[in-house]
Amino acid sequence: MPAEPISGTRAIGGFRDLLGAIVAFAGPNLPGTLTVVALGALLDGFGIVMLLPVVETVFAQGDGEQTGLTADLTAWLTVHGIDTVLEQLAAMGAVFLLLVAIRSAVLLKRDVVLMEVSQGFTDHVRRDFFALLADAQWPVIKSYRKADLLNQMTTNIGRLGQTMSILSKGLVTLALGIACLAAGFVVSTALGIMLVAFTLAGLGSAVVWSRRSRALGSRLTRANRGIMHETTLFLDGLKAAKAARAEEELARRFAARIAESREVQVSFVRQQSRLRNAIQFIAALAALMVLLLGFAVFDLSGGELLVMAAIVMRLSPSLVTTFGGMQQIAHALPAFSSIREMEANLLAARELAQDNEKAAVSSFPQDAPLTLRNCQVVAPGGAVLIRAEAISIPSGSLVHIGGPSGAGKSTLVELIAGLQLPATGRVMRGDIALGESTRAAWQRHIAFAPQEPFLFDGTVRENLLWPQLDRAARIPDTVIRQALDQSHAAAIVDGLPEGLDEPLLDGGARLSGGERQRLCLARALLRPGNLLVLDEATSAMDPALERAVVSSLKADAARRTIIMVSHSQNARDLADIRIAVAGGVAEIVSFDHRSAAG
Ligand SMILES: Nc1ncnc2c1ncn2[C@@H]1O[C@H](COP(=O)(O)OP(=O)(O)OP(=O)(O)O)[C@@H](O)[C@H]1O
Repeated sequence: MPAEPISGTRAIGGFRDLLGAIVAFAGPNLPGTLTVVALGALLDGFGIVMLLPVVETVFAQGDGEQTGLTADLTAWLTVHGIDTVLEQLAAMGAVFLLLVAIRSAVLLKRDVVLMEVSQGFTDHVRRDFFALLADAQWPVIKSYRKADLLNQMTTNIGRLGQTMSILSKGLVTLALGIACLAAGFVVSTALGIMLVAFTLAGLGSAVVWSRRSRALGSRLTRANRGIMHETTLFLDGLKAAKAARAEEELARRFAARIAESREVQVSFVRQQSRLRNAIQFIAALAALMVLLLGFAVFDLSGGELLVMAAIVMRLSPSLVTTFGGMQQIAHALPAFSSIREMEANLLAARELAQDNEKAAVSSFPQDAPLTLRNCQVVAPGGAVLIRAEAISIPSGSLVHIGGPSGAGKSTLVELIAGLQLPATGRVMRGDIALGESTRAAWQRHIAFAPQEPFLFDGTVRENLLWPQLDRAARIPDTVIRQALDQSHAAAIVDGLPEGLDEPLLDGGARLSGGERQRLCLARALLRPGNLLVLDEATSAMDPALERAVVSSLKADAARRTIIMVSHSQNARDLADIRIAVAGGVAEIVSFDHRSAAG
């Protein structure tokens, strides 16, 4: 796959966006964090400069020269009675030890503070992303591939976490590099300027390489998305593949995606290694030039030359780390950009929270009929998914929605359940119309059970009372039992050693599809609303059981309206009202009072 050309402006824009987000997150903690990083670097630089008087004092014994700094220091020590070389070295050693102790304390603080910012920022992005996804309108969530969402929530956020730790390390080594350069200036201004020039040369090559790293990062983002997609396909298709003896084919597709990602990773490592070699070459050249020029042109003392060599040796790895970190950040930026892009879409699709929501809840009509007038649901791309001209459902009815696959039945019940909003026309309960401002209240008065049962790793009781945790304590077991009886799930719970307190491991994976559906139906019956919407929520039950379940729901019809999508004859036979959906058009085809009476 050819590398995607990345403009420098886009690469810098992405980095600026990341820095802006970090600064906004760190806020008031930022000056403190930067201060502690700078202090750590300053102590390092000071430690290197301290080498100068130590070395020159040792050399002074053999008629070595002393520069201004050493001469001033030894003069000050002599005035204070520390006049032998041994005493002076001991005094300098004591200061050095003190410096090491202070430096250790500062570095500890620095590492903790940086970890808090970098880990905190990653968690903050993760939380924001999850919250935005939860707040987005259902049609928008539905328009994403599951694998793309998983890729953002796991791989891309993981890459952001790595970026943050590289950025923290980069900040530390950058500060250390600046401290080394400053120390170079203390020893010799001319050589300090030379070191800056060599650093800028290294920086130039790092910037050029960063663009390539970003292009590779974009390829990796695409490759990871492919891996995630193949992973979900692999897991979803494993049973079908085993039955068809097509495991190898499934594994082959997966292996092809992995190979693509590995190739990108290898290219990146190769490039990182080339950059490291280039920087090391520039550093070696710098060391040689500094020493030769220092000796021949600037006439530096032996001590000064030694300290300059120490500076170059300390500077060079910190530049290698900083510039290497730049590549890794450029490589990971596409992951961050991808998260930001999806976040922007989700933000645009956020449901509006209305101030009048509470008022709408208290006045919501419980027994009013449900009517749909000239409604259309339109997909994000503009296609009309369902039309309903005139549907009116009196309270307390059992309604069956039938029709061929792909006709629009699920879309119709998603509309009734408030998961979709009408693009045109009106959906009403009494005089309340479904819209942005009434959606939350509308949904609070509806119980919805989809075809795929959702159970989590909690006790049966926690699963049944989800998500009304605030009300949970007030729902007595007798009421829970009634719901279980009605959904024919009581026997399932009675068969568990701890009954309602039995933990459902692995989201109830050990229960059969029909058992899980019955528990989810019981949960829907415990919801406060009196409109129950079932979207093929009995599809995994055998016909006799399904008939028994629908009959017991119907016996309780005075308490709630039940709208059920089903392909089964049982539900059709027992319904009071039948709605047929065909080619995206929904209409009532019969009111069956005989069935209602029976
Ligand atoms: N976001 C979308 N963009 C375009 N088409 C969509 C979108 N969402 C759903 N559709 C299409 O709308 C049609 C109706 O889908 P829906 O799930 O409502 O059908 P259904 O009658 O419930 O089918 P089934 O019985 O197979 O579950 C399908 O052809 C589906 O592909």
